[in-house]
Amino acid sequence: MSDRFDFDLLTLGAGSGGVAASRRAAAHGAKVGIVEASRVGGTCVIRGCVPKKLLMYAGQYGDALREAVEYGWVLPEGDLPRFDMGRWAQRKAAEIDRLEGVYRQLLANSGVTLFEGRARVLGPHTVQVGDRTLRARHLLIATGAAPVRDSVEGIAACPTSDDLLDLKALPADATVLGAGYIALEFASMLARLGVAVRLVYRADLPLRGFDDDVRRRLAAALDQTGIELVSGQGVKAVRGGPGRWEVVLADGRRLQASFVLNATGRRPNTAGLGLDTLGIALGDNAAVPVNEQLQTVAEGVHAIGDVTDRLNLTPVAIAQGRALADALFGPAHRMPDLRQVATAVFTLPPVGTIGLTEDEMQQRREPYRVFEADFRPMRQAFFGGTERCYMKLLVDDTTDRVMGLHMLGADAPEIVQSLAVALTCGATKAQFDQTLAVHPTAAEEFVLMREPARVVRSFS
Ligand SMILES: Cc1cc2nc3c(=O)[nH]c(=O)nc-3n(C[C@H](O)[C@H](O)[C@H](O)COP(=O)(O)OP(=O)(O)OC[C@H]3O[C@@H](n4cnc5c(N)ncnc54)[C@H](O)[C@@H]3O)c2cc1C
Ligand SMILES: NC(=O)c1ccc[n+]([C@@H]2O[C@H](COP(=O)([O-])OP(=O)(O)OC[C@H]3O[C@@H](n4cnc5c(N)ncnc54)[C@H](O)[C@@H]3O)[C@@H](O)[C@H]2O)c1
Repeated sequence: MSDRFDFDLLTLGAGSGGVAASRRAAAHGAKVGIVEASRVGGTCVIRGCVPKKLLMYAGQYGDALREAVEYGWVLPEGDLPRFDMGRWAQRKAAEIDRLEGVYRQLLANSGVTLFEGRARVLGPHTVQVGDRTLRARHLLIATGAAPVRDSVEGIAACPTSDDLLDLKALPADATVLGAGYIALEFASMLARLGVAVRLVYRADLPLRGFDDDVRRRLAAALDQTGIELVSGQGVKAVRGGPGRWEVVLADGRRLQASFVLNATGRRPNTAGLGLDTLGIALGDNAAVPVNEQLQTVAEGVHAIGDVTDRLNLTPVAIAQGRALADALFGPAHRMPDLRQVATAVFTLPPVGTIGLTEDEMQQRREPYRVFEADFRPMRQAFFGGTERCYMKLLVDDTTDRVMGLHMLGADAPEIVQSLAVALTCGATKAQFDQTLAVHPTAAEEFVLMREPARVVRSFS
């Protein structure tokens, strides 16, 4: 490193991607600094994946208690125990503190220097944090994203997932706006925790971009758990304030709610970052445009993760961060392939998916076979439960390669994670058929589907 620079690499944002990139760069011998405006760990650890999943676990205990009775457990007389959000919040805060400590330690052990404060780019190689000016050969923009607050008139005042995860008590009812990952996961969890939930969305089905057969069944499953689905409805405005909200729908209807969750999307944290001083013009949704090597138009400036608004998932940000550090300071690197990334939606029941949807298979205009299983799992059947499990494989009819794998049902994220290895290796349907089942499991259905539900040779 020349004396002109304080660091070889200065990372803006200590979230999933920024921490991974910084630690890997330091392991390659680079002198690395990282700037964090809020808490170390970023969205995933502090206000995303981790606390979200901890709340989902809380929701599952309600089901477990109800099912336990059916399975022969004798619970104390009277009502089932109730959920106390305050107690969960206390434990959650302690766990997030612990994890933040782990992240800080990881940075320190790697020799990465942490600067606490908001970073602002002043020009090439130069960043201001508080009253310090830092100079680095390479800058890495990893500032993530935050909830959109201007999607609907009046929505800026509404709570977002950040606020919900910090509640000390649950509302009696909640109206959730949106039908993406966050809307569905939180609608689902709140409903299981005893909140009367209404989900308002513009399309006919929730979860745009996922396979339609999964979307249809997910809508039915949410309806079955008592969530009121208000589909095909835009939102004109939100009025009111804490405890007393009014949602004005596009058709003029007015819905009253004691809590409204703004789950209408997220936007990259680029406002006021000073990227204009580097000649970087922001793209759609204020994202930082990058090429396949994660380079911006500015020399020596890269960007990874949610701030690029491509595939906004933690493992993607981490893989990009590590690959980039390898490219800049290491002997070898391979940029992650984003064409086939497994993902899960932690609804109850959850969704797991990898590869193409049937709509995308249609767009390829190549013949394909569809294999499906739709059944009531053993665990539900035992007590007459209604929750179902749906699995779908999309197979290229010419090459026999499995192009898409979709599941809605208990443990879908865990099952799809394992099968993602097979799809990443280019597995064929014949190889699925050769695989012996683990019995009795739900996952075994994926290797037991013999007859296609349909063979598709015409395309709409
Ligand atoms: C509620 C919720 C649940 C989610 N669940 C999942 C899940 O289950 N699985 C999954 O894969 N993904 C999930 N995600 C998405 C996942 O959290 C993100 O994709 C991931 O955190 C992106 O990492 P990142 O490093 O790009 O950004 P972030 O983790 O957001 O980190 C960016 C960091 O930059 C900091 N920062 C911003 N501006 C500045 C500045 N000017 N100066 C200094 N620091 C700055 C921020 O404070 C933040 O700490 C979830 C997201 C949310 C909101
Ligand atoms: N399990 C996971 O991996 C997980 C969980 C949460 C978030 N995430 C990541 O975070 C990203 C952001 O999640 P998200 O749910 O905030 O965004 P999203 O883009 O997935 O969903 C936003 C929703 O809001 C709706 N919407 C947008 N503008 C609107 C308007 N003006 N009026 C009414 N509805 C409107 C959209 O139609 C969509 O249904 C996800 O795309 C995902 O990459 C991942």
